[in-house]
Order: sequence, then C-alpha cells, then structure tokens
Amino acid sequence: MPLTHTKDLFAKALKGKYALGAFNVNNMELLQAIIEACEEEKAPVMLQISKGARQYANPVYLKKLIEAAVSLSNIPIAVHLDHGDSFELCKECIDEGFTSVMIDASHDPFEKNVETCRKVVEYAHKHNCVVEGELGMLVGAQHDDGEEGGAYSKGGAYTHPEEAVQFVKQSGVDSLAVAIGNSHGAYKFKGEQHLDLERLKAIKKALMDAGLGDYPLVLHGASSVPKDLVTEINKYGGKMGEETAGVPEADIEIARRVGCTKVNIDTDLRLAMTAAIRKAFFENPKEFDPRKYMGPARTKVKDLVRHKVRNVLCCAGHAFD
Ligand SMILES: O=C(CO)COP(=O)(O)O
Ligand SMILES: O=C[C@H](O)COP(=O)(O)O
Ligand SMILES: [Zn+2]
Ligand SMILES: [Zn+2]
Repeated sequence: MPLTHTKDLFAKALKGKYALGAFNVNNMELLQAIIEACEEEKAPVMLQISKGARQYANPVYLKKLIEAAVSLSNIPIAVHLDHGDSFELCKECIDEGFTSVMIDASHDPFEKNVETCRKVVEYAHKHNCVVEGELGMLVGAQHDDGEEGGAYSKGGAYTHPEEAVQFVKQSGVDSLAVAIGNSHGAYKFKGEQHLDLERLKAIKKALMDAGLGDYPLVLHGASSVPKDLVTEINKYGGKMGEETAGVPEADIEIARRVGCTKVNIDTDLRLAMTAAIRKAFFENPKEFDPRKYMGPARTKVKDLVRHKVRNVLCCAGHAFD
C-alpha cells in the first residue's frame, strides 16, 4: 500500500469529525510503536519528521523505515515535515515524496510569513504536496536553546481570527497551526491550565464565514505530559520537575470537536520511552542487551498511542472509512 495523501486524510477527518494523530518519528522503535498501535486500532495516522529527526537518523534511514511500515501495514499513512524552517528543507522533503510539509515562519512579521509560505505553497502544489503554515507564536519552549524557557517566544502571541483569514487567503496554505495557549515540550504549565478554546472556535468560524469552508486547523504542543510518566521517570532516577503540566486531554477532545484536524504529539512519546528505559535499567542493572530495554520502551509508547487514538482523538476505527 502506498502512502495516503495528507489532503485525503484531512478530508475524511473533517467529514468524520475526528482528529488525526501526528506523531513524531525519530527511530525504528517509535515508528513501530505508532504503526502497531494504529494498525490494531484501525486508525489513520500522520508520521511527522522534524529537521532534528532528519539530522539524528538520516533522511534515507527514515524513508526506508517508513517504506517498511507502509508495506507491512494496511492503515492509511501520511508523511509530514514538522517545523520546516526554510524553503530548501521543504523542497527536499517534497522531492522525497512527503505528502505534506510545514513551513514555520511564524516568528517573522505577518507579511514575511505570508511570502515564505507562498513560495513553499507554489512549489508544493506543483508537486502534489500540501502545506501547513503557522500564525501566532506558541508560548514557552518553541525553538528553544535554553533549559526550559522559550528563546524568542516566551510571551507567545495568540492567533487572531481575522488575521488567520487574511493569512490563509494570502499565503494559500492548506492547513493552519494556531497559537491558543499551546506550547511545546514537557514544561508547558505549572498546575492545571487550559487552551483558549473560545479563540479556536472563533478562528474556525471566521474561516468558515470567509468562504474557506471547514478549514483544517492544527494543534501543536498537544502532549498532556501524563503525571504517572513523570513520576515513573523520577522514581527510577530521573530529575523532572514534578509540578509540570501539559494540555488536559479533555481540552484536546473539545479542540477536536471544534474542528482541529491534526494534533501533534511528540513529548508524551518521549516520556513513555524514557520511563520504560529507566525502569528497565533500574530493575535489571546487569542487563546490557538493548532489546531488553528498547522492547519495553516500544510497548509503552504503543500503549500511549493506543490511548490517544482511541480515547482522545477518536480516529480509532476510521482507517477504512
Ligand atoms: O507540536 C509538536 C510537534 O510539532 C509536539 O508537541 P509536544 O511537545 O506537546 O508533544
Ligand atoms: O515541535 C517540535 C517537535 O517536538 C520536534 O522536536 P525536535 O525538533 O526536537 O525533533
Ligand atoms: Zn513555530
Ligand atoms: Zn510543533
């Protein structure tokens, strides 16, 4: 089975009122965990590759691993560039056959963001690829070099509904990542906080009223940073701030119902993998066969993805709609 096009996945998700999980892939075990969970849950899935993943694993390895996943499974799989930071990187991925790319020029002024997106859209649309843009800036740790804080988006800037309309019209992007209080990483909030879901509704409505239809919105930073994973990491020797909190899963469910079509999850996968590896090291300090800790790590990530697609995103059971 070949890759499924991102635009086909979006069309079905919008019709079926479910969200697609866009899970980040950095190595074989993460990929296997995502695919096995989605296969068993009959969920369509988006695999996303960041610039960092390409640097870590090598684009050819990633491409071949994904080819293996596609040929061994029956579910619809799309491949997306996460946070493309230049036209050149987007072009490389489009040429490699990615079904969608994100160009993230959200830190630039509006006009410059539009211009950068337009250039990517022009190339992508000629090559059967669709484009995600971003307007507004996520709070906190986006593009961060520091320990926990954001380098240049500490305050964030929420997406304005009318600006979103102008941005989509002028740039021609096919989906839009919004800033509604979401942020990347494990240190999103101290204590329980919520997304600005009223703003999300207003953005969706403004796009609809402007004749852009049931327009696909994207939620970055959608990890919930489960307390039990943080506790487990710390129990087995980790040193994560216990008071950290992510996006409540109930907020993600509401975002899905409002019309968020793509939900990005990376940190929760990292936490699951780290918790399982730390536990295996702690419980079996004499063990040195990587399969003995990567195996449980893969299983833990698989359980997490299963939970997300079944209980939060509600895309389980929709693979063959
Ligand atoms: O937005 C993401 C990838 O683009 C991931 O967000 P998290 O860090 O919340 O998992
Ligand atoms: O939003 C960022 C994603 O979690 C990817 O992270 P990365 O750049 O460390 O691969
Ligand atoms: Zn961004
Ligand atoms: Zn992101």
